[in-house]
Amino acid sequence: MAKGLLFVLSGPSGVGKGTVGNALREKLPELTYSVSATTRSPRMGEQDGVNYFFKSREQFLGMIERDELLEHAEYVGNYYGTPRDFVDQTLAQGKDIFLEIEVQGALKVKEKFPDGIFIFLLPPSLDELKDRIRGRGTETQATIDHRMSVAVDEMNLLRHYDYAVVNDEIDFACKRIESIIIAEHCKVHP
Ligand SMILES: Nc1nc2c(ncn2[C@@H]2O[C@H](COP(=O)(O)OP(=O)(O)O)[C@@H](O)[C@H]2O)c(=O)[nH]1
Ligand SMILES: Nc1ncnc2c1ncn2[C@@H]1O[C@H](COP(=O)(O)OP(=O)(O)O)[C@@H](O)[C@H]1O
Repeated sequence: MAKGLLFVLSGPSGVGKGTVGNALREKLPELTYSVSATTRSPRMGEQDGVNYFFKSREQFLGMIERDELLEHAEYVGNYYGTPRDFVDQTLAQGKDIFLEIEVQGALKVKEKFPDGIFIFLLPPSLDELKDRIRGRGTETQATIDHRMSVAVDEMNLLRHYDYAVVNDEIDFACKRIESIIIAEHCKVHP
């Protein structure tokens, strides 16, 4: 049986990864989405095991020690990581897996899965990015400033990605990502 393909979506905080990811889940229910572990507190409406596996710092460090994470990274004061077994099992079943993770983690995944397909979601502009983070209303001013400075550093790593998708309109961005998935399945593999 053919193995599934591994897709990674990254992009700065507030660019719309969550929004586009949710829209993709509706449009492409057959795609399997990795659920990350994090030490960040749940936001309003977030559910354990659905949006993230919410862990204490000790629990997270235990997962690292037991080598249960494919990659992990520290981002704006919290740990985030991708459970390894779920990714391996999904691919082994011939199904695609979709990871939404920040750039340091994405680069580590690239070392382990050089054939993965890496997609970077870009804001139409930096001003629009700041407005979106602010508009979401989940962050303090200090966290917004921190996330904006990380965003600029992250965008400098765009060259490591295979595709750049501008999130101007949610529907257009989804269409572009769907097109990438379709095209990757049509590729002639050696
Ligand atoms: N390396 C890594 N990054 C992750 C993982 N899960 C989520 N992230 C990233 O961590 C960053 C912060 O996520 P979050 O706190 O949910 O905020 P938001 O994505 O900006 O709404 C985002 O860039 C996520 O894509 C993971 O398993 N590994
Ligand atoms: N294409 C878009 N146009 C306008 N606003 C958007 C778009 N995509 C996302 N947003 C808004 O931007 C904010 C940040 O989106 P979110 O999905 O939480 O970003 P991320 O997961 O990348 O941090 C949210 O308030 C969301 O509604």
